[in-house]
Amino acid sequence: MSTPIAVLIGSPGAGKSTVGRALAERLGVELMDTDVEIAARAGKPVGDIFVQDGEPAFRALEREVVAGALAAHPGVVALGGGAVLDPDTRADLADHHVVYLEVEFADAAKRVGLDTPRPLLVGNPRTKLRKLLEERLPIYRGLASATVPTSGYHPEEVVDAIVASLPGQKEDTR
Ligand SMILES: Nc1ncnc2c1ncn2[C@@H]1O[C@H](COP(=O)(O)OP(=O)(O)OP(=O)(O)O)[C@@H](O)[C@H]1O
Ligand SMILES: O=C(O)C1=C[C@@H](O)[C@@H](O)[C@H](O)C1
Ligand SMILES: [Mg+2]
Repeated sequence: MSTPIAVLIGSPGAGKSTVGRALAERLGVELMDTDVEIAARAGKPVGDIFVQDGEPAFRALEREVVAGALAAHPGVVALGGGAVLDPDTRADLADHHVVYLEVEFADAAKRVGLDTPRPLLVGNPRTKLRKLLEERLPIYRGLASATVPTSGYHPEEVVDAIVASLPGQKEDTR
C-alpha cells in the first residue's frame, strides 16, 4: 500500500493547508488535509466539534483520521496543528518524511487572524497563541525530517524547499 510522499506539520497559520495544496498540485498527487477530513466525518466544522463535543472527542477523531492518512494516503498529508500531541501519531511519524513548516510568531498571529474565534485561542488569543507555539516548538522540531521556514516566503517558494528536501532529490551541482 502506498504511503504519503510528505507529511506537513506546524502551528496554526504555518501554511500547512495552503502549502499542502500547492505541493500536491506540483507533484500531481492528492492532498489529504486531516482537518477537512475530520469535519467531513463529523458533519460539522472543526470549531463546532471542539465547542459541542469537547477537545478529547476532537482528538480521538483526529487520531483515527491521522492514523488512516499516514497508513494509506499516497499523496501529501497536512496535519492539524495539534495532531502531534498524540503519542501514537508521533510514533507513526517516525516512518515518514515529515516537513515542519516554521513560522514566526508575528506572522502566525497575522495569518490565523486573531480576531476570528478559535476554540483554543479563546480569551487572550495573542498570549494563548504564543504559549501554544512555545510548548509545541520542541515537538515539531523533534519530529522533523526537514524544517522549512515560511516567514517572508511565498507558498510556491516553500514548495520549492519541500521538493528539494524529498528523499532521493539530488542537489544540482552544475
Ligand atoms: N508563506 C505564506 N506567506 C503568506 N501567507 C501565507 C503563507 N502560507 C499561508 N499563508 C496564509 O496564511 C493563512 C493561514 O494558512 P493555512 O490555513 O494554510 O495555515 P494552516 O497551517 O493550515 O493553519 P491551521 O492550523 O489553522 O489549519 C491563509 O490565509 C494563507 O493564505
Ligand atoms: O493547534 C491545534 O490544536 C488545532 C489546529 C487546527 O489545525 C485544528 O486541528 C484544531 O483547531 C486544533
Ligand atoms: Mg490548515
